[in-house]
Amino acid sequence: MLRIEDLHVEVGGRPILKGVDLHIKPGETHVLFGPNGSGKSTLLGAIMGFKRYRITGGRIVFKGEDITNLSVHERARLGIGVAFQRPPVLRGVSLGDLLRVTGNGRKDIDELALPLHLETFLERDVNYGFSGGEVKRSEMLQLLAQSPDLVLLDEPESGVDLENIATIGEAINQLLWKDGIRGQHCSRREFKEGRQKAGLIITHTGYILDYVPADLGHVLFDGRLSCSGLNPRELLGCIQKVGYADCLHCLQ
Ligand SMILES: Nc1ncnc2c1ncn2[C@@H]1O[C@H](COP(=O)(O)OP(=O)(O)OP(=O)(O)O)[C@@H](O)[C@H]1O
Repeated sequence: MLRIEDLHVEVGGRPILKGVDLHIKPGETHVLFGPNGSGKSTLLGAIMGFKRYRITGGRIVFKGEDITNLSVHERARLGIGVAFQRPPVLRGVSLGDLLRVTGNGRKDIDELALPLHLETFLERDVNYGFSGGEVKRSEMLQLLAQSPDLVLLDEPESGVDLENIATIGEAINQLLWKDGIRGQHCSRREFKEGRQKAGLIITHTGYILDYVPADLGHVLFDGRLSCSGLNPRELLGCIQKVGYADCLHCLQ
């Protein structure tokens, strides 16, 4: 679904990504770890096509199409969606109106909002006065309305209380899995066959992995991916044990 080849990205004239290679197949959920400032959000921003992330080398292929030079809205139309680490406030735009636009006129907005406890937020300006956890749930709701094929999540659990992490986890599972297949209740075979979407999740703590099964983990370190393709939980355990400095040894 997503193939990134030798990606180089600059931010504010500074090289941040220095040759990232990543392949995410349909149905796979990948997890991205890495120290603060290593470029995780930069990678998500570059995949989504935000202008401040200047691609200076390499390419991004999505569903077989080279999207390296496409605009954000073209990428969104092709099926890429992102939940920001720190989403912006949109004054003068109600959450309900935004959902009707991103959801292409879908009629079940109230229904989508219910499990996220956002049914009373639809008339409010997007994220204006929302608490940290409400902002994160609002991001999930926007993605559910858009229903992208590739879901990019930047620290979906940060600032969210323990009960609401479960709610966010449910929403992510709904985003990543086929209708009717529900989280931990299906067999591994159903799980594989039922999933038709793909995800890339940034997390520091790994709390979200208690709710969302993930296939492969990577560490972004010194502008490149290290320790790629390992089990995300094992990778997290390793990071907790030896820290990120050891990732240097794993870089080819
Ligand atoms: N306009 C800019 N000019 C120079 N450097 C910038 C600019 N914008 C971002 N950066 C730098 O790019 C680097 C990567 O930032 P990014 O947000 O991608 O890191 P991250 O891995 O997501 O970090 P965190 O875990 O703290 O969220 C940081 O060192 C940041 O300061």
